[in-house]
Amino acid sequence: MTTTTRVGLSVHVARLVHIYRADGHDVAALSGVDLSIDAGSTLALLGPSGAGKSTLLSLIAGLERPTAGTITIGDERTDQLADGEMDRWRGDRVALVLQGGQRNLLPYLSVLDNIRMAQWGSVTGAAPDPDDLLEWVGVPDDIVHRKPAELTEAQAQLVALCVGAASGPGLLLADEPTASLAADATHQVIEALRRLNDSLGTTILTVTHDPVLAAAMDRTVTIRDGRVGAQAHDGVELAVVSPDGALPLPDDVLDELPPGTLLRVQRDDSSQHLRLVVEPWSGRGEGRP
Ligand SMILES: Nc1ncnc2c1ncn2[C@@H]1O[C@H](COP(=O)(O)OP(=O)(O)OP(=O)(O)O)[C@@H](O)[C@H]1O
Repeated sequence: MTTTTRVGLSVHVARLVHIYRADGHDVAALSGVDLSIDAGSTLALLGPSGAGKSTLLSLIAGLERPTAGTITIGDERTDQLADGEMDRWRGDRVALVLQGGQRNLLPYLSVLDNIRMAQWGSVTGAAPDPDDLLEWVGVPDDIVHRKPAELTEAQAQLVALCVGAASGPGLLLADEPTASLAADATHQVIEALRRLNDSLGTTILTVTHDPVLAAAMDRTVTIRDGRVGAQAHDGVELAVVSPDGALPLPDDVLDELPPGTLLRVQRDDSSQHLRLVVEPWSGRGEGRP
């Protein structure tokens, strides 16, 4: 069965702050994140453990509400929606695939019935035919009547992607979709995400530590200490100037210039594009004309 052309949802996040209040103290998980994702594109969020990636995913999914800042998905300011309104709006427009395939599946339903259940009550009319979904994601025919407990970890992850994409969402969020999978299964998941992106036009945002998955996305954004630390477009690493004018240094440079290092930053206007010359300042008299 052929499907109608669908349009992915864009995501714009501005000056997003999130503070968890736990055990009498505050944890600033995000401290001013700006991020834009084009409709229909794919992006991987990278960064060390505790950097704030899952928090950002939860805020975009509407599972947590931001302490400050704005979230716009498509043309909806979702941070302004009340909880009930957010649930209704998200409906079948935004899907979240949790880490670990099995966590996304109802254990007493077959693979096929899990997909049908996820399509039940779909209001946007964008739900694809389950047979198409299974084919795009590469789920073999002989497992569609099995229960989740009878699936391998890799099969459960593929079925979880089918369930996530079952309503034809404009935005698919996937938390560590290749975590603890072998190389073959990782490639199957990447291919499944690519086919879903192509076939449904769905915007895809993944959180990952997996460089193979990251390289397969259109763009990567690295979160560090609750801020956007770097981006990569077509394999080119880029630093991002933060709203307060700070410029995070790439990891390999940071190794040689530890926090607290004094730097001279000078303009070089000799070429067509502005260049900055950055050099450590190490002594008296340096830098004076
Ligand atoms: N429910 C919570 N209550 C209190 N603090 C939290 C909560 N969830 C996360 N944090 C803290 O917020 C910060 C960001 O956590 P988050 O899980 O978003 O990071 P992450 O980049 O996804 O890490 P990982 O890669 O390990 O999943 C961390 O300091 C974490 O301890």
